Amino acid sequence: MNTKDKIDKLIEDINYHNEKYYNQDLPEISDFDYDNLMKELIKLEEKYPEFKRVDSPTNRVGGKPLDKFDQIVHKIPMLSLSNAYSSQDLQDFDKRVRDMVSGKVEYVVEFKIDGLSVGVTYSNGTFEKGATRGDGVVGEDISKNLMTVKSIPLKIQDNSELVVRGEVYISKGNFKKINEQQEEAGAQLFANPRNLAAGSLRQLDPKLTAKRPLDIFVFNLEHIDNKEFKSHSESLEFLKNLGFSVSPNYKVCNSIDQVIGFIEYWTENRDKLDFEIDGMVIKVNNLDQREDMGYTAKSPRWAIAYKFPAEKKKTKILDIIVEVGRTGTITPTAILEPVRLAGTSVSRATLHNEDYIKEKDIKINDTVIVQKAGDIIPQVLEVVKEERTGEEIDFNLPDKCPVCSEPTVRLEGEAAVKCINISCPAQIRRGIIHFVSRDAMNIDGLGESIITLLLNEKIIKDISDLYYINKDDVINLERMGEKSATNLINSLEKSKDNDLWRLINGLGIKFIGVKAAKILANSFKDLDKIINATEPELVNLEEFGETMANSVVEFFKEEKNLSVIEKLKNAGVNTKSIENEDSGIVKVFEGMKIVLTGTLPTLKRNDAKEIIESRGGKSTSSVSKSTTFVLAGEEAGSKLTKANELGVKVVDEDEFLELSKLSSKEEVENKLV
Ligand SMILES: NC(=O)c1ccc[n+]([C@@H]2O[C@H](COP(=O)([O-])OP(=O)(O)OC[C@H]3O[C@@H](n4cnc5c(N)ncnc54)[C@H](O)[C@@H]3O)[C@@H](O)[C@H]2O)c1
Ligand SMILES: [Zn+2]
Repeated sequence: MNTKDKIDKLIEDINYHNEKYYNQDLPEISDFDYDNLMKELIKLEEKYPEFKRVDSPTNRVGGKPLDKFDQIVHKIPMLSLSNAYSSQDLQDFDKRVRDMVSGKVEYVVEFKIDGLSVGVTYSNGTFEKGATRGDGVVGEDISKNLMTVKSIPLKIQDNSELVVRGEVYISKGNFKKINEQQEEAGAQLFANPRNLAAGSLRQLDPKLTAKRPLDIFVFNLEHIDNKEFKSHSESLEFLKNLGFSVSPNYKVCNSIDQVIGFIEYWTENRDKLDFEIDGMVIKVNNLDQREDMGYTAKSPRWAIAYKFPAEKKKTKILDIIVEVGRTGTITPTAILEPVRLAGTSVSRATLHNEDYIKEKDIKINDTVIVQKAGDIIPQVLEVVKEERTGEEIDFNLPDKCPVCSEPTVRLEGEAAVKCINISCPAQIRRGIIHFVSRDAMNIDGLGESIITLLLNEKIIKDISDLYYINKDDVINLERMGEKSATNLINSLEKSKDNDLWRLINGLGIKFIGVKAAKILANSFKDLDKIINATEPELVNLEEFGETMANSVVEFFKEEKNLSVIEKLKNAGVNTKSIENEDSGIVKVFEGMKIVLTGTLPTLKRNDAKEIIESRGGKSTSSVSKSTTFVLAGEEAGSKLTKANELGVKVVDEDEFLELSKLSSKEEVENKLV
């Protein structure tokens, strides 16, 4: 291939991956591989300037803003950063800076947060709008979505017009939690926090965004109309004082060696942070010096992003083990000869599922390349086939559950092999916790630790045993005592009269949550009828698909599951729909005091009151410390002021409706913090 063709091919490939990454939030290659394509292109363009194309991605920022959003022209262009990969690159950067500016040079070193870049505009102390970076000049209007991000203040104590830039991200902890929920719902897992954050923020429906625990770190004051700052670090402190969540742990350094030392520290210690960083950003601190240096078409000359080195290593698969997850999914895991990756010792890698192992042709004793790139869990990237010795052993997923020995199944359209035995000990604990939870049988006094004790003491083996517990059995348990034991027995007794949907939800049938449980209960009215329902009957239900229908049928085919249900019935647990009961509205505002003020955009006062009361809340008239939250509309007067003074949470109509649709009080409480 000649040079020009090579350049064309690289540009074509990079454009393809840009589209996948920026517009679809579904990258196909790792950032490391992408950066290598980019590096190769830059090298060729530098060597052969005559072949450099004006439309080269090396001249451009990000991707095109999508039509599905309104567009916003940025007041200050949102640029990218040039990259450094070694301390030599940083020394070179330092030299360029010193050649261009006079006087002492200070650098600020910050985390390079791996999320989605946004610009947020305030005027008169109020959030005005927010946008994605887009192509750097024009971004997507995601104001409504950004307003659901709790760490973005809607009000600030400064009336300047100001624009801040930051990175919206999802913490590692929340990322893990969401993927667990995805697993539970049988949905696809997110590859890394960045994709999840970007995908969540670029939803057309802000309600979907609101469901995701997004956060922001602000890292730059892009514009302010009536203040002057001397340095970047000064402006960061100013933003911090206004209540912005400013990127933490940044450091002002006096020399490039100090910068390098700081970067080395975080290269080793970044796994201790609860958010992903893919590098460190080095910025000239003095704002006058910045102005002297200026910008290229794509990035400021006064800053550079140091990218952490590739985290790929060669190692050996010593064994492949299988584990039964909380929902019965049987996952194969490779046990590795330990290697150091991204500052941690790695001795395991997920092999995902059967197909993954087949596709990559992975065998026990294989030498493999493992990678930890953006993805939290290390992955086996490929087998080094040249290093096979003949000692490799084929691996197949077991056809019996390694814990309970019941046959495993692979449901249609799913990659995972599962144990669907409701009495499998690996799943029982989790199943019981779900059974007693507020949205299921709502049994008080059965926390996780008590459940573990009951299981360990062999007082219960499955959910039905709960209803055969004697007071004498539990009274002597650790931390129990007479009173708690009585309460527990009473709340178990009370739960026998629950409406049918609670029981159905409590059974923990895959894909069947509160909503589907209510549909089943309302349509069939009787658990026996649901047990005997056929797949076509179920598919016909509103909002039911084949996967859900199939899952219900499979569940009630299981002999074990039927015997658990029989035991529940014999204990007197209600299995019929209770007509006229609370119509399935969950008391998400139970015990809350809610104050209404101002004119709401669409709801009448009485409608709002009705929504509050039907969900167990109390609509009160004056704001005090004990007010749970204030629902404020237009022209909300003194009550709003009072709420702000007392630090009582204020929500608008959209947020209120969102809260009222949540499926538990707990979720509402979480939203309100
Ligand atoms: N895997 C793929 O297919 C694929 C495709 C396209 C891009 N990418 C990735 O995206 C990168 C290019 O994207 P880019 O143009 O956004 O550049 P970048 O991610 O390398 O750096 C610029 C971005 O860093 C962010 N940032 C985080 N913390 C910051 C801080 N403290 N200060 C300043 N900025 C901070 C900003 O949002 C800014 O937009 C590539 O290097 C690659 O890693 C991957
Ligand atoms: Zn099992």
